[in-house]
Amino acid sequence: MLALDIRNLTYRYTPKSPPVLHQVNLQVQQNEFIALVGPNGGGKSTLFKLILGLLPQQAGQIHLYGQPAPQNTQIGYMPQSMHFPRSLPISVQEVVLMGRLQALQGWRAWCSPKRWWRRYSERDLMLAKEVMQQTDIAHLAERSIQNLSGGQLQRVLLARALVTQPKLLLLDEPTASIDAHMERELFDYLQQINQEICILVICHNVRLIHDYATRVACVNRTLHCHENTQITPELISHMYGQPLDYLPQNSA
Ligand SMILES: Nc1ncnc2c1ncn2[C@@H]1O[C@H](COP(=O)(O)OP(=O)(O)OP(=O)(O)O)[C@@H](O)[C@H]1O
Repeated sequence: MLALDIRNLTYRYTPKSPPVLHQVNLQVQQNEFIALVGPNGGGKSTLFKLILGLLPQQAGQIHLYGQPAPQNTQIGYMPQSMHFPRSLPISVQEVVLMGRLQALQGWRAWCSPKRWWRRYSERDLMLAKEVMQQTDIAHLAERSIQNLSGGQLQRVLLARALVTQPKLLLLDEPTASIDAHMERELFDYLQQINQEICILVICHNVRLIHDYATRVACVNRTLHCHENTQITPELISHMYGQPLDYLPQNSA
């Protein structure tokens, strides 16, 4: 069974505006590690929001593990950290536990702040502890998220996505505010969990994509998928409309 099956997906934000996504098709197997690339405004985040059920589907279909999205809650989502309201006076553990709400109620429910406050079960607490250990933030559990570095916050958001026990993990520019060494560490970890979790990651770092992704989906209103070996500087330049200066040495 496909992890993700998108057929003829078209989306426009207003009835009279041109489609942001047009006739998008994507079939993803469970063991894949797919990088989404494309220019700003190409529609990558919109595609994630449609998969998560945060935007209503207008035309086309999205199936997750054979079920129409968004009924399936087995998706972990790591948003861009700059969009996370880090001024909230809450601890790392509380942020990670929020992922349990998503696991139980879906992402739409999670987005309603009044749902954030509930009693967590023993199992919720145990799962949060486990993922905080795996992502190396257990020592930060009681710390306020207001006092974290960019890299620490990234790991908290990753832990929050993983505590849902996802079969599919969506990451929106997870390397945006971390250094090159931490980027590699994060992608090594993603590669490790990819044995059990299907991964879709929005990323502009061509070297990382080259080294870790199994396929590359170029999103610019339409979507074209390429095997990793087909990615060349010319293709990337064509997609972005300009050359990128961090191409892998051996992709020329
Ligand atoms: N809520 C919204 N209302 C109207 N238009 C929107 C909305 N959100 C996004 N758009 C528009 O939809 C298009 C696609 O945006 P989207 O954020 O999906 O692109 P992206 O590929 O993720 O871009 P980036 O790389 O800059 O994050 C853009 O033209 C954007 O201005």
